[in-house]
Amino acid sequence: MAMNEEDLRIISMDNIIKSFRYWPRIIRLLWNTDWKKLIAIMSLNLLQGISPVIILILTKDLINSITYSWTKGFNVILRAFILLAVFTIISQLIGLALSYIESLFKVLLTNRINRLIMEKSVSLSLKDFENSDVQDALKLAQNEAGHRPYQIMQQMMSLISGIVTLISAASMLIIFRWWMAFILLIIPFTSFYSFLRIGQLDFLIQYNRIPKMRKAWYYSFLMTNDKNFKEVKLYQLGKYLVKCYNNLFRGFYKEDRSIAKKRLKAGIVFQLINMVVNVTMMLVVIRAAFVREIEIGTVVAFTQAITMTQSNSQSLISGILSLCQHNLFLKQLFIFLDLKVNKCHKVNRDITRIETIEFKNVSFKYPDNSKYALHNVSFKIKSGETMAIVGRNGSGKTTLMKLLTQLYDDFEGDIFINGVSIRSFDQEDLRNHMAVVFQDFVQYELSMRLNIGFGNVNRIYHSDELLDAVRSAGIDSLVEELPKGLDTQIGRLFEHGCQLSGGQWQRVAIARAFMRKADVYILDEPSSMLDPESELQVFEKFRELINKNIGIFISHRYTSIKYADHILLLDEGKVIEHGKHNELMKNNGMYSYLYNMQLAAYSSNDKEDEVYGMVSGNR
Ligand SMILES: Nc1ncnc2c1ncn2[C@@H]1O[C@H](COP(=O)(O)OP(=O)(O)OP(=O)(O)O)[C@@H](O)[C@H]1O
Repeated sequence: MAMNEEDLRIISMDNIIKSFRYWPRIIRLLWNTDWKKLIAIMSLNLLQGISPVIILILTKDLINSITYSWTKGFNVILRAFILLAVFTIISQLIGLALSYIESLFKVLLTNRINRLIMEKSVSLSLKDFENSDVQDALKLAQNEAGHRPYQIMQQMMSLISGIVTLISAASMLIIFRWWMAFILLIIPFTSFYSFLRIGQLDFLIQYNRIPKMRKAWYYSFLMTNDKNFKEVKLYQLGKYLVKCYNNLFRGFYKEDRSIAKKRLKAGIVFQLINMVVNVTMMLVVIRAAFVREIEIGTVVAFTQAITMTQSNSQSLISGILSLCQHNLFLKQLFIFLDLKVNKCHKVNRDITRIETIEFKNVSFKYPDNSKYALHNVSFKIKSGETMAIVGRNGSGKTTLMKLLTQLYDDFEGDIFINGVSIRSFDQEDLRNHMAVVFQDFVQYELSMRLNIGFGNVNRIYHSDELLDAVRSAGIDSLVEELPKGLDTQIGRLFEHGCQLSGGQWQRVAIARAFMRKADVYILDEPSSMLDPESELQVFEKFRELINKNIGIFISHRYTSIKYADHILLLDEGKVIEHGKHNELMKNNGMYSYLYNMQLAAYSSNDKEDEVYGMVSGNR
């Protein structure tokens, strides 16, 4: 696999060593998860580390006592046997207790990390969230969150118990032949570099794979999500999408196989070296027994000590290696958790009510987009007024609302709230005063209560307020018909869910906005899925609700906006016309052209006028 400079930098030795600097954080994370369980796990691991050598010594005593039973009597054998049996049982119990506590700890740890990731995700700005690098980091963090920190902990623990076993087993051998212990400890280090390299490569493959993995996830999402199902079925995209998914998977498999092969080859070489060393040392021990230097029980103890030292020093090395690899992955988790949350507000003024909104020469470019989505936009609106924003697709209408709601805050010019720059207010506080229905509103596959109550989470269980919002959105008869009223599950994803139509979902989203006692109500294409009658009701309610508040709506239906106090016509991010309907019609500009064109497109102009005359009460 060819590596570029960036790849080499990521997996350089220096970087791996640096990644150990996250250990204090990992330990803090483990400690904060459940320190009592952590201490218990550490203590049991230590005991587990010592127990093999104790068992070995007790076995040696038992065999030697059998050899000399004729001089010492059966009681000696019995005592040695009971000791061995009791300790074996204790060590088994230690193992069981350890796996019990570990299994609980693992669940707690995974949950803690997932929570951290979720909390971080929602704290990000929309700009960061839409960034594909951030999405990659998020995916990597999510992928690794479940198991890496726990593996690190397990690895650390088995290192502790491995070191204890190794020291005690090697000490037995040092007494016999010091050089045997030395060789056994040294040999695994010879494999260190090869396995480190393979581990680095493995990380690199996983790291570079993230964008493709997200794509694979997306293919599978397209095929398994109910919202896409109809279209996938209708256009018979299933086979094509499965093929795309498979192609990606085949690529992953090839890479994984090449790493597995490298590991296998290195494993065979080092296993052979180990076997030769092992056999040679066994011969030395057997020969010592043959010349009566050691007793038969000691032969058993030494041969086991050789195997133990060898396997422990080997697993010590592979433990260190996988720690390096886990570190590289975990670093990505911390990189995500450390992503800076953009907070440019220094002065946090309190806001009691939004009375006026003024855009002054506001221009804005999306990140990675050289073209201005908004250019020198200026307007002012005050309480009790409604403003309609119209314009072609992509003219910047939604972007305008994204700036007002501070989903993006790095715009040029300024937005004034009650005459004070929007940058002086806390974003959360400001949003508390606004209710928005975006074009791509969320369809929460939850109960009707939550779908509406999410507009004001503190009032979720105030059914009277929820029902008010339901009435305002004109879905009272729909809610009445639901089997459990407000507490009916809606959507198709979960059990007993009642599916709604597109327009009904939209009205639920509108009820959600009405649920909020806001000073500014923003509806982005509120009528896109509504039939004319529903649209009429919604607009009527909207105008009622606005009363002394500010109402902004974006629409493509010119006929439905003509009673707005301000009409803003945008084109390519610029305000090209601004005024009341009559004024704009008199101007004979783009607005009047578009209005007339749309009116002509309706099969019955009279009917249309009749319908919208009702909205204004001018019939
Ligand atoms: N998240 C984004 N990142 C980059 N560019 C974007 C993003 N969202 C919108 N744009 C671009 O900004 C411009 C304005 O988009 P916006 O969504 O504000 O248009 P709109 O007037 O609301 O359109 P529509 O009527 O289709 O809803 C478009 O050219 C669009 O491609």
